[in-house]
Amino acid sequence: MWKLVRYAAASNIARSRRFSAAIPGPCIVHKRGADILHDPWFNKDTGFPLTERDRLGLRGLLPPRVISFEQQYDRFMNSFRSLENNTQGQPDKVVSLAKWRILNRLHDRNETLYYRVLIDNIKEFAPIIYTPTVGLVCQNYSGLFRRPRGMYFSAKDKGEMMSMIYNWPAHEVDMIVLTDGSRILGLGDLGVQGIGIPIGKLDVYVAAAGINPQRILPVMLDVGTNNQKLLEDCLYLGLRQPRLEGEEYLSIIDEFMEAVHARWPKAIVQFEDFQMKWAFETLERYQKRFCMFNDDIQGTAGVALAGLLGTVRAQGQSLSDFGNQRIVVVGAGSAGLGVLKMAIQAVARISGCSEIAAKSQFYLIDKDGLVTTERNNLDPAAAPFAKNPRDMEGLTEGCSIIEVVKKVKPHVLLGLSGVGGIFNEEVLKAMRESVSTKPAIFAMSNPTMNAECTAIDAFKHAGENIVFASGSPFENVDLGNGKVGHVNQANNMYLFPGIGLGTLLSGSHLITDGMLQAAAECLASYMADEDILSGILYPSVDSIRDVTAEVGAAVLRAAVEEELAEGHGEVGPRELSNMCKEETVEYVRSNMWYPVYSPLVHEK
Ligand SMILES: NC(=O)C1=CN([C@@H]2O[C@H](COP(=O)(O)OP(=O)(O)OC[C@H]3O[C@@H](n4cnc5c(N)ncnc54)[C@H](O)[C@@H]3O)[C@@H](O)[C@H]2O)C=CC1
Ligand SMILES: CC(=O)C(=O)O
Ligand SMILES: [Mg+2]
Repeated sequence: MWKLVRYAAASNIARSRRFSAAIPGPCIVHKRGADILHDPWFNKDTGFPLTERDRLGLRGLLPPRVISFEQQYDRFMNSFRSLENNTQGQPDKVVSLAKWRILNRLHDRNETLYYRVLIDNIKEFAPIIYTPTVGLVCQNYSGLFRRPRGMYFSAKDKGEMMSMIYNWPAHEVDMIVLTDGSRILGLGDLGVQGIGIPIGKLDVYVAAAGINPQRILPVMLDVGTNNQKLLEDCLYLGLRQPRLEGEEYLSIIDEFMEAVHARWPKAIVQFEDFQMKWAFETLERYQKRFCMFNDDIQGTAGVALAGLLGTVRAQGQSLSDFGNQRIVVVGAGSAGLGVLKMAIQAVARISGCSEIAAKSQFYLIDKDGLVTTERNNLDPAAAPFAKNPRDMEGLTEGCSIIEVVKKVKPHVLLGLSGVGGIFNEEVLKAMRESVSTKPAIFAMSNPTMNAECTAIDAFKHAGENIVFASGSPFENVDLGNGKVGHVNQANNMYLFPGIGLGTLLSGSHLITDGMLQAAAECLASYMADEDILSGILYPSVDSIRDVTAEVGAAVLRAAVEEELAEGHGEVGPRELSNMCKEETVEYVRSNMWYPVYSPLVHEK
């Protein structure tokens, strides 16, 4: 019981902390002098108090005046606002990269201040450190490169990874985001430049889940690239060879996973932006052996399911009506198929029907049109969702999006194709004939340029009564007469931080379908009916820590129910299972790292 009191107290501190926070505990540092100023984890810039300057050999290495954390914060935000003013009228790309640079410079210099401005301004800064700007950063990575971040394992490191993993300076790692750069957002194969994605995702982990930034590790597995332009670019920083395939490829991933597991057996590995064949294959290969999940397949599925269930509520129906919704999914890749699988399971669960029966309401379209069992060389991953000729109601193999939408008149049109603009005017106008008076359009592909349609076009062509969601942020749409078309951001960022934190605190060695389902259900029930009825399906990004506390608790409780929770730190499995729902949420919240300057104590 004393432990319950302890974490409840910790959470009260968390709530009352801002600039006038309770005095944080000391932090041991093994360096002195300029080495501290050059270490972004310990550096406080002009914020070192005079006593600390004396203790740490910093006297004379800084201008004499001590600037408080609040002043440093304001100074940074003022610089950021000046940059906004000074870049007005310049192309979006230039402005976005300038904003990313100023944040990145702070990240490189002073992590405490960086994460504080990120957490406090997450809605404004998420589009810079995450989608859409992170896509631009990856595309321009070789030119933007100043210093490395994370670890790089290449095909040339075969046989060395077990020792290389010990080159990482931190003793503990909780969360790893791993990519091979083969499908970066909707931008395709960006090779080693894809490292920007694990970096961005882990920044979201710190901001949304309070994962300690000293315990995160972005990883690039460079197995070559098939992007000819990059191979010919003399500044390209990755291996200049075609991607490894087959067993050669898998042996690299295997070696990496074994190395990670050997050094940090409890670290969670999030697979991110792998091309579809490897996304599915690696999930299948590792999910029962390692604590891992695939965010594009599983995180996206949960967020989409929450949005689909929200749509049913927004239409004024009860959840049992989910089974009657006609849903067209455009994109049969890792994301689209993950969504279909989870949504069909949910229909079967909610309606009490078989999964085979549940499938009849779903239509899958890929680059070759409607996917049916009549297709030659039907992709085995898409086969379970292919339409059977007897259920096709006049549709044929390969029908186009417009043909399917006109015939099916779906309640929901959901895009995960990576192709910008394919929900064109004709398709959107056809959605006016939907059987629902409040149809939903989910243009979930990233970054913004790859969204299946813009928010403005969706409301303009499909009608003002639609529910709209996109993967990257768009502004709400002014519909005139004081009316606003609400834009939801249907992005896996609402789930992956909670999946990671909940799993970490549970101490589970696996991430199960049950834990992922609990995460999705938690997000689905997060919004109040009042908001849902006005088309708001997801909470504001501003409340991402609250969302993550709830999602994390749901994941943790699912792990407890499945008897997988082994506990974390001093809190063991029995204490976890004794917590009620509210206590679990508080426990998760109280374990979120929050950036404050700690007094530094030197130890040799
Ligand atoms: N909002 C979110 O949280 C997430 C969004 N995404 C986005 O989803 C997109 C797809 O990701 P993955 O499924 O991993 O990619 P993928 O490459 O595995 O699959 C793309 C699919 O789209 C289909 N496609 C391509 N052109 C098409 C066309 N003209 N018409 C219809 N279908 C077409 C392909 O046949 C393929 O089935 C990316 O843009 C990614 O950024 C992915 C994960 C999460
Ligand atoms: C959001 C995300 O994971 C993607 O677009 O791939
Ligand atoms: Mg992704």
